[in-house]
Amino acid sequence: MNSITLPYRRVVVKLGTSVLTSGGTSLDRAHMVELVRQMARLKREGCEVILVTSGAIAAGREHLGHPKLPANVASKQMLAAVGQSQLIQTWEQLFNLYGMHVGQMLLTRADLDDRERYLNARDTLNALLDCGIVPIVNENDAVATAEIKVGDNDNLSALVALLADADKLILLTDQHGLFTADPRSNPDAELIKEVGRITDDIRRLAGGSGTNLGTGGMATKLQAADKAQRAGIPVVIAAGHAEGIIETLVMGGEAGTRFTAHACPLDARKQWLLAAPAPVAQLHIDAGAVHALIEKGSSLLPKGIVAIEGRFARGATVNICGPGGQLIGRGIARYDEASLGKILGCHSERIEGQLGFSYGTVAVHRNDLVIL
Ligand SMILES: Nc1ncnc2c1ncn2[C@@H]1O[C@H](COP(=O)(O)OP(=O)(O)O)[C@@H](O)[C@H]1O
Ligand SMILES: N[C@@H](CCC(=O)OP(=O)(O)O)C(=O)O
Repeated sequence: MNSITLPYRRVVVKLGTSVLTSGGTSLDRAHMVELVRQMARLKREGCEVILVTSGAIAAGREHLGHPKLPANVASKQMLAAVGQSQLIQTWEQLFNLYGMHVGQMLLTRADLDDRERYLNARDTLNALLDCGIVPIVNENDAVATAEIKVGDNDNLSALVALLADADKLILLTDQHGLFTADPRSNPDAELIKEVGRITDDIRRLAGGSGTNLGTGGMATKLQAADKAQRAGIPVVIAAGHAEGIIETLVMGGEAGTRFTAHACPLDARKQWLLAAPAPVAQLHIDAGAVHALIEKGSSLLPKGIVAIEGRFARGATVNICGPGGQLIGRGIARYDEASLGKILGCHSERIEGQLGFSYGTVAVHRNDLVIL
């Protein structure tokens, strides 16, 4: 095989349960070998591949002989605990066929939420790649409760793409991409080839999973695409069973639905803010503050805040909402909720008098603020 120059040097490939089971009830190992063959070839050509794999729950069901279980979280966690070891063993055996090693990273939202843990996870990912090992990521379903979960591997793969500073995110599923409606129930639906910004009109096209195997359907894939685009990472949603699909996409060929990267990507700190979990606390701001934040790129001052919802410490991530309750952005609070409560609507020069101390005149600095 002749050596080729690839347009992408580091890609995240997310394989949904629908791809790994080929729509059935057990892992389709024959197809997994083919996917590994493609990734191994790209690796030889100099492209680093990070794999985000679903399929633990499906593998657990298969390994235990499809037991009848109550449909609750405990059953899913038990299946994931059994299935994850089967899944990673399978990947390891298949990559070993090509002389490659894999390293397992099981993440939860909490690992990405805290900046220090986020940086640790990034170091591990980079260390694996530096050693030529393929990082294989899944959510740590066996221990993750709803509160600390990312919840679906589409969003997880976008967070991993941000973490790895990847230059492409490939979401492979059982459809050829985003259609004008769910093709399972709308045979006339048409494939959308390219999406710039993901608008509400685009979001309305995306339904949930058409099967009981997948989590989130197209809706979570669009959330993932949105996160990655904002970080300057192009995304493709394509069919995992299309011939040579990973090779085609990494070599710059066209397939599926392309989501172009935004022209002015966020810096690393703002990318982390975007990747951080939805905060529990909200700052409600007035129309003047909305204008200052969006139009002028200003910091948020206490005088623009009209109400605070939820409790938070200094340094916590908070949502910023406009007068109608609409989400405007997300930022890091310079004051805890109790102190900020005392200086709501307060002019900058009165802060110290009001509190007896001051962490400065801004509630959320523009460097710690991402507009959504
Ligand atoms: N507009 C749409 N275009 C394509 N697929 C859609 C759309 N809306 C909903 N879907 C559904 O999303 C499913 C893929 O998501 P999901 O079942 O979660 O798969 P995966 O396991 O690959 O993540 C498709 O099988 C399809 O039924
Ligand atoms: N973490 C779960 C998969 C969650 C998920 O998002 O599934 P999918 O929609 O098939 O990508 C598992 O390994 O079974």
